[in-house]
Amino acid sequence: MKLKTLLKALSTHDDYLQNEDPEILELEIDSRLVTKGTLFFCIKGYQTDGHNYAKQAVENGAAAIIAEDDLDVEVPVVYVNDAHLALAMISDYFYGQPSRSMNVMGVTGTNGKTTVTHLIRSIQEEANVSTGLIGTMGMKYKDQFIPVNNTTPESYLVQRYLKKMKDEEIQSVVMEVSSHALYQGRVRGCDFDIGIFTNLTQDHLDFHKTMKDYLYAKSLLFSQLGNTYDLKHPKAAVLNIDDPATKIYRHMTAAPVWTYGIVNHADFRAEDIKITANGTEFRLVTKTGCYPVSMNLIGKFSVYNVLASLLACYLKGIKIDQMIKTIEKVKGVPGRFETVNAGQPFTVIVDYSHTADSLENALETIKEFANGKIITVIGCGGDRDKTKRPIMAKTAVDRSDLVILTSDNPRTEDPEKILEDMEAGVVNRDYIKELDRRKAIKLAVQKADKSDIILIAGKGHETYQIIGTTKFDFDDRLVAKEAIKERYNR
Ligand SMILES: CC(=O)N[C@H]1[C@@H](OP(=O)(O)OP(=O)(O)OC[C@H]2O[C@@H](n3ccc(=O)[nH]c3=O)[C@H](O)[C@@H]2O)O[C@H](CO)[C@@H](O)[C@@H]1O[C@H](C)C(=O)N[C@@H](C)C(=O)N[C@H](CCC(=O)O)C(=O)O
Ligand SMILES: Nc1ncnc2c1ncn2[C@@H]1O[C@H](COP(=O)(O)OP(=O)(O)OP(=O)(O)O)[C@@H](O)[C@H]1O
Ligand SMILES: N[C@H](CCC[C@H](N)C(=O)O)C(=O)O
Ligand SMILES: [Mg+2]
Repeated sequence: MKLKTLLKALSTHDDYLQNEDPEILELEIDSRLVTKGTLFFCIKGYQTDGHNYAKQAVENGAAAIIAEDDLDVEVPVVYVNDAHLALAMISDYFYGQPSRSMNVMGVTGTNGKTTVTHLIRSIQEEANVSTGLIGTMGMKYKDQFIPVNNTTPESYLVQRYLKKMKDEEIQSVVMEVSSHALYQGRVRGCDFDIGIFTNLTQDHLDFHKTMKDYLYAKSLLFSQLGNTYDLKHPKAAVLNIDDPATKIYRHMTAAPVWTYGIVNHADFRAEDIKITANGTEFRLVTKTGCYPVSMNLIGKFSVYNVLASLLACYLKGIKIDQMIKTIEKVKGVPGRFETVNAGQPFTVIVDYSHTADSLENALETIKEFANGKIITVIGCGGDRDKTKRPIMAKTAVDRSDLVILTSDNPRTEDPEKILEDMEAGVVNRDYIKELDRRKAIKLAVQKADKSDIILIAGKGHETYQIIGTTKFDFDDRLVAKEAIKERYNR
């Protein structure tokens, strides 16, 4: 596509380009990945400034550059006020506005996004709606898997893969939309049909600074559903009625609001919830009837995730009976309340709870069916919200018989310091401290008696541990299995 044609996506003048109008073959924000004919965007980041790499981009073949600041390079430069916004709008246009011709669902909230996106994909695929997935565990469609660095990738990657999915005749895409992504405009230009809200509890205050800012960032998904109601392309907001933020989000959108919940009256409501170690039963109550549901997923929080998924798919025309059949078959999402079985006489659960709220939910769920001690292994990630650390440690100690505080992904922080931040929440309380996560898991396994439950929290599906800037192989599930084998000399 010609540069001048692409610029139609922006309300900018192209007079100063005079006769220069190169053909643009690809879009990129990383100079190291630029190839011949690329349009390179200079993004001012949190670590460095993309303008510093404009020359390298040109050396690598960039045909033109989008920049905010003056540049002295030998290819045409288009100056804009906000290169990030330009990236989102141009990407949408360059890749043929794929989101407009697919059913795109966005899921936001502190916890449950990955789970809800996976559940929706299962329900839709079972109903023969080919569905693509974008989120923490990568991008997936048909038999394709593309790893990601971010839960919600940068806008040009979102649009690039939406187009690939559309070309492969994917009908629907369900995407996790993180608050970082909303704030940074990674999904601007994305035409969502349904916006889903799971819940809002404390996380990411390193980035958003206040809960109010965090709440506001998430609201952008709902304001993005449109300012006027579009009869040809009806949209909907699917909100958790039991979360206080819903009171605000319902006013942020012109789209019809549908609600789900357990406590308050809702369009999709769960009653009579029974939780066991093997699954959960409840009654789904809707305007059209009551439906018994018996599923493998465990916990009240899982009921919320299922309600959100059922309601979103119901709005896309899938029959409730059919959806329930799928939900009853779903085994769960890797690393979310995943049990590790190596023949041991106690239970080991690996869960991705990395916030105080998710940890509380996991432990309260375990308490519902625990017959023995609850042993929790927990750490907090480095280069992330420091204020959640003491709260997470307290949450664990308050709800467990034994807690082993350990490292998560320390990243560039000193692991000892991260543990000190956690310990501030559990002064004068009993716990064990073991910096080495492998040793901490082994210790938990050694200390467990028959019928006890070990919760290994924080890293779920992750198959690595980031120490400094290096990613080492590490999988809580494999380490737990090793430890069990070692204990029983197998
Ligand atoms: C804080 C944050 O959001 N950072 C994101 C941001 O990186 P950054 O601003 O640090 O980038 P930078 O290193 O300063 O580089 C600036 C520019 O220079 C360019 N550059 C840099 C070096 C070079 O040699 N050449 C070059 O062109 C870079 O490509 C970039 O365009 O832009 C990058 C590219 O899009 C992201 O990958 C990166 O996410 C990092 C990995 C990250 O950790 N993000 C987390 C906080 C995050 O976004 N998490 C949410 C999930 C949260 C949740 O819900 O739990 C997510 O959606 O993933
Ligand atoms: N609806 C929910 N409410 C509270 N906690 C939940 C809910 N769903 C899942 N959890 C907890 O949060 C953990 C993470 O779940 P999930 O990966 O689905 O969330 P996420 O929002 O995708 O997280 P991330 O922000 O890391 O992408 C789970 O392991 C579980 O402990
Ligand atoms: N999406 C979350 C994941 C946290 C997972 C935890 N293991 C950690 O590393 O802190 C984040 O980037 O904050
Ligand atoms: Mg996720």
